[in-house]
Amino acid sequence: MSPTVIEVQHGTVAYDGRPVLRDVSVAVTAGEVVAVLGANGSGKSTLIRTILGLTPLTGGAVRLFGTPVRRFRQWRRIGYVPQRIGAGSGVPATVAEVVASGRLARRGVLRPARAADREAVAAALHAVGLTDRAGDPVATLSGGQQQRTLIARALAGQPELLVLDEPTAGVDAASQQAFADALRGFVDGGGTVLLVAHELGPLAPLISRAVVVHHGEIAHDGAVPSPAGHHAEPGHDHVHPHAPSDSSRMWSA
Ligand SMILES: Nc1ncnc2c1ncn2[C@@H]1O[C@H](COP(=O)(O)OP(=O)(O)OP(=O)(O)O)[C@@H](O)[C@H]1O
Repeated sequence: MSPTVIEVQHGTVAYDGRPVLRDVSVAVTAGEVVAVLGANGSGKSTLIRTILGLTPLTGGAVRLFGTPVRRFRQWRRIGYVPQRIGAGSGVPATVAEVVASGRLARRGVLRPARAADREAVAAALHAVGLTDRAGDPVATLSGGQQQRTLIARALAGQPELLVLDEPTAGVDAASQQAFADALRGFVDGGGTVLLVAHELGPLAPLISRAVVVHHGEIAHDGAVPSPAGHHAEPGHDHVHPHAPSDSSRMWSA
């Protein structure tokens, strides 16, 4: 059996006494690609942040690679791409510089880049289809290309687990496909993925399991549910950054 990469047992999180995750239990084993689905505000990002130890548990336990998250220190094994902060963040760095920053945890800030670092950066840029934009300032890229830059940054660190919060929300179709291709390469190399999504689009064939969060609880854990309502229409593939407030309208769990 594959080793367990992520394990949440009876996880509870509250903000200011208000429960946002209630008794959540979920596990991800090596090689899986798990999608976390659900409406805005259902608790998806909180679940991701809790798994990474960024938001404290008020009850229950989280283990990463078998270690309780508060004692986990092997962060280079994990690549994390947070929810998009949006275009125009004003960062003057080039695409290649941003991607190279994903190597820092491996080589240390003060050590010069070695061939292995340069190769990892080049491979990550290639994986997301941005090789020809390597020297361009990130600010000159489209939102989807900026998102791909952040994904390349995570890939450059050669993690075992990739955690992505809405990697394709509001991203153009070409970038969605480039991202799906990059993810397939990562998974074929033995990687494990946990990603938050509103709609799966080109990612759908990659997903091995779906976890639907509804009002802070796991409403479904298993096969990818078929989109409900108008989302079931053939050819429906556009992205909804703002989902309906009731996740049951989106995903028939
Ligand atoms: N730092 C915080 N302090 C207080 N409340 C918060 C905080 N972060 C999130 N919340 C609240 O917790 C609930 C769950 O938020 P969360 O971001 O986890 O949902 P989500 O499913 O990821 O939504 P979205 O799709 O909009 O990102 C929401 O009601 C949100 O307002």
